[in-house]
Amino acid sequence: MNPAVELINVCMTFQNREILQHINLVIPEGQRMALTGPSGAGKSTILKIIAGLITPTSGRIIRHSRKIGYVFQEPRLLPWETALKNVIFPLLARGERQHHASEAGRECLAKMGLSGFEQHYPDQLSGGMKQRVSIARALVIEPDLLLLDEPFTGLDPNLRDSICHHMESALSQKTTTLIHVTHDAEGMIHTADTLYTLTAPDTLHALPRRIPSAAPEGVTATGPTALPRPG
Ligand SMILES: Nc1ncnc2c1ncn2[C@@H]1O[C@H](COP(=O)(O)OP(=O)(O)OP(=O)(O)O)[C@@H](O)[C@H]1O
Repeated sequence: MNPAVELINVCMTFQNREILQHINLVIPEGQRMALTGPSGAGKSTILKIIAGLITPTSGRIIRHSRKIGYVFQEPRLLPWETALKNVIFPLLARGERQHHASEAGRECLAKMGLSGFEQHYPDQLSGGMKQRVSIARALVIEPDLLLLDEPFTGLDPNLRDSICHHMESALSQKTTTLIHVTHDAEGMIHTADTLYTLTAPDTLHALPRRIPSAAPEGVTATGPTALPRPG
């Protein structure tokens, strides 16, 4: 299978603290990967490096995906724009026509249970609603690569399951590679193929549900371990 993302010997140091050391990882196209680990282990840092938001101190990152959707831990919406305008922002930035963008944006908001809230501003929405707007914004571009940084924190379990369901149906129409950072393996999107645990610098362990033919260099495959499948 073609790789979606390759991390080659990636190291990250913040203020003389080594957060990531020599991470080697190939994420195949279409793989659903969950990334867990304690607070401060460097999970968000890996996502930001993959998205190109920060540059590693050393090493290389090769992105084969062109359209990257990112759901941050906190919603990060533009406060002066409506929910709909926040969602369609990445489409307009790509040159999509207003009419088509609005149609796609409304559809995505509806899938997130937010029909009727298109013209609301972020400060008129609850925390969970804002997070759903940010998920819609990531999905509206029909990403090749979707990066989720604990997007369900603070959402009640029923809402989380409903959003997972809508996300699954949105993703099932194409081969999207998914990297989902989560503290809660049970709360992750149901179909993770592989679980990676980042425990401390240079210790990225893979607990694969499907054993890869060869574990990527620098990654310890200690599976197979069946992950709980919610529902
Ligand atoms: N821009 C930065 N400048 C300095 N230190 C940083 C920066 N970004 C992250 N760090 C530090 O790097 C470490 C890893 O942060 P990161 O956010 O990647 O952890 P995490 O595993 O995602 O944690 P959490 O589960 O709490 O979100 C932390 O100690 C954090 O303080």
